[in-house]
Amino acid sequence: MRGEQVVSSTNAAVAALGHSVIPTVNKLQDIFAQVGKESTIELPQVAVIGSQSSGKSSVLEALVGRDFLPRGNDICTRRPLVLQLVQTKRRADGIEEEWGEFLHLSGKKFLNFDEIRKEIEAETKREAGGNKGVSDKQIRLKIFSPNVLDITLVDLPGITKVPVGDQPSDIETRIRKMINLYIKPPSCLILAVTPANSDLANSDALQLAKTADPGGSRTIGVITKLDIMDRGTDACKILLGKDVHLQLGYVGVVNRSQEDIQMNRSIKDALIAEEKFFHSHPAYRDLADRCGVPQLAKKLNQILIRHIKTVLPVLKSRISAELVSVAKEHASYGEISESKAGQGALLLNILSKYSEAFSSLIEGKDEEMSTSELSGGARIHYIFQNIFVKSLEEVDPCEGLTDDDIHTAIQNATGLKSALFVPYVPFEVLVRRQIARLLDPSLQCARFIYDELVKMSHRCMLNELQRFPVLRKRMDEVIGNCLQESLEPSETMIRHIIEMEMDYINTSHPNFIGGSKAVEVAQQMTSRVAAPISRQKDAGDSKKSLNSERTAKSRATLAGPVNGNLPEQGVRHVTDVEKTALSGNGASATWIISSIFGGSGNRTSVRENSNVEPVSEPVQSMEHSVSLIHLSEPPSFLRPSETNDHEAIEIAITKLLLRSYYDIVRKNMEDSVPKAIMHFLVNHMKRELHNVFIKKLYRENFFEEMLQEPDDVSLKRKRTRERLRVLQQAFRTLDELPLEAETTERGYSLNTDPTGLPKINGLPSSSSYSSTSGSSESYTASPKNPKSRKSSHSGELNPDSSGGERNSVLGLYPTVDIY
Ligand SMILES: Nc1nc2c(ncn2[C@@H]2O[C@H](COP(=O)(O)OP(=O)(O)OP(=O)(O)O)[C@@H](O)[C@H]2O)c(=O)[nH]1
Repeated sequence: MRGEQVVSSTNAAVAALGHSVIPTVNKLQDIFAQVGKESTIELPQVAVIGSQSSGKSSVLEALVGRDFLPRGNDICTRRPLVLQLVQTKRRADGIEEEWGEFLHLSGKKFLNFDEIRKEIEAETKREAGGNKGVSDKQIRLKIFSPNVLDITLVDLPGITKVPVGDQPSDIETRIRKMINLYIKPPSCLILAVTPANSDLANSDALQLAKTADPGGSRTIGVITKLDIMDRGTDACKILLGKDVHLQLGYVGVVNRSQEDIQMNRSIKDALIAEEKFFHSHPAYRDLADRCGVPQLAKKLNQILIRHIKTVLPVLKSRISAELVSVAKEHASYGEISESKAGQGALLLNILSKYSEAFSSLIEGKDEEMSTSELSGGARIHYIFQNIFVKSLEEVDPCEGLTDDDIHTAIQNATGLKSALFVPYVPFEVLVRRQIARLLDPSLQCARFIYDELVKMSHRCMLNELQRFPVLRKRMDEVIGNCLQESLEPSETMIRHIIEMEMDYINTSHPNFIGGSKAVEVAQQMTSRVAAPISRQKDAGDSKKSLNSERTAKSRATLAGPVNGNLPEQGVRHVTDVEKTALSGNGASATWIISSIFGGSGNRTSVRENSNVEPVSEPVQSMEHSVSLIHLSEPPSFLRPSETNDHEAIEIAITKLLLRSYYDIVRKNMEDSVPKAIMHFLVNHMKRELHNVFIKKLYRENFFEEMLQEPDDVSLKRKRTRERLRVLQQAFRTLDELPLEAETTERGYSLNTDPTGLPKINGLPSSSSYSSTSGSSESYTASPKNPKSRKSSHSGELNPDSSGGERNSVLGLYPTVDIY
């Protein structure tokens, strides 16, 4: 294997296509391999075109540096040969194994390159026959070597004009079509081969290339057979582009002649001979940068470098995006500590962060606040205002109480006596009963908030705590208990509030309608019922009462928000007159209710107020109603007899009082229940959660148990950490690559090719016979890799030194692994 199969000559090595690019591509391939298998740098395909026997296969072989293609005057390329070079990893033992594999003989390794040539010949015959026939069916050959680029080269049949052997009459058209198919894609680099001993103006290769690449941005002119030109002629004009201009210029080469092949001259020797030829030829001495296979390789390498440079930004942004997401994922797994102190700090940190996050969620400072739905504190507010308060507003205070029920209650409270005044007792009993109804929704409200807090506690640090299931469970238990313990006092408080309301019916409340006002309104109501009868009699009075009602109404609208009466829509089943009454000035009415209920404080005796008009009428009515009672056989189930006018007023008054007082209590509840819940439950949790956590969970002997991670989390952390490292490394490497490429260009831009192409340093063979461009200055080492200067020189000076082969080509990249 070693020796024969390893390219050991400097010239052969430096001439090989892509050698200067290999280190860069190697780095990139390493990055790809680590970052993701799906990524790869696709290098452009190189196709060799030209007329028959122009020297295409010879050029290709010289570029690859291996002797494996059928060549000769009688042997021609009759099927497209797609040659895929595949870079293999260098073996640890230093042996460089190279082999070929055909697609049509998959799995068979050809270690001997003579065998490869024979198989190409045999396979050509199998498909295209033995008599000059041409086929467009590809032969696909892969060459595996650690010294090659992953690049595809295509050797195409030469253009012939006159059909011979089994060739069809339209052979020229067919071959042209076939060639065009390969060179048409813009990613294909064209090596247009023309022998120096033919007329360039009639070059088939240049003609075809011009059609496929009119701009000439991917065509390199290759002039072969400079050694067999007519004596006294040279190709200087061609090489300088004076005959036919080509943007990328021309390179003149001297391949092995038929005689050389017959004498088994190796590529290595051929390259030495070529070098000698150009060195000794007076016409070509000054054109060293356009003479020789190494120069051709250099031009190609330069194009490949440019290609890679265009790929780099995309690659970089892809890696940087991945870097961000992997870093985020890695952070989500957090760190873990082995020491007690470290574990304690971590636990403390988690507990503090959790408590903060919980508070933030309630206060609406959550960073990951949703924009699609209400969350956290906003939900609590919604429950208070849109569910609790709204439900209370919709409750009818007299719901479930018919006029008959009230009438019965009044009669029951009057007992043996006939009612002289509107009794206080039924009002109190009824109002208490209605206040008691507020307990359930208030407790339910507290439950809702409790449920919300439970939900919030589950949402907090969901991702961060995923890796500590034991801790999560223990925290949930602690929060659950803490919430339960906070719910109890808030429920107790709500019960107390209701009990307080029920225990003392404050008829002196400034917002309470009061008895006299209630009587007045009740009278208005009854007079309205009687109005149709008296309308004709007293049109003026009715007009007056209407006016006063209107005035009262307008007063209600204004007074509403000031004295805190019910909003219009909140009160159901309330008549206009009742509304007028409810909006009336409670203070002015208080003395009347006091007189009726015989209350304390600013209450005055009935007698004292007996001359007050509004009271006298109901009293007269009551007296009148007493005279209507007459005894009869009592049935077993007694309901009061039909209500008379006086009783109707009593019922109306009771209802008015009920509504008025109930509204006061409702307002109190709407205000104090949320306050109780906030104080005893929500804010208590906010204040105490951290302390409770510390008390219950921060115990040294629990650290290990609570910070236990599931196996997959530690595995994932390990994997993401490794991936993060690789990506960071890849990013750094990529960051350095453009600089290296720039250095490359800067290096050769000092020494610009007359064709306009910058000259690439590091291909030393030309320097050995050039006086203008081959100075040692051109071996500019990358400033980042000062060692490479040495290695590039050593590569040149010690061609056979081990490891020098990769370095010697460009001299810009160190061969040692960057990682
Ligand atoms: N003296 C000399 N002979 C050359 C040179 N290049 C090629 N030849 C010879 O020319 C003949 C044809 O070379 P090939 O490389 O087979 O040419 P080709 O273009 O691949 O031929 P087809 O595939 O048949 O089109 C061979 O005998 C080579 O030895 C050269 O630069 N100098």
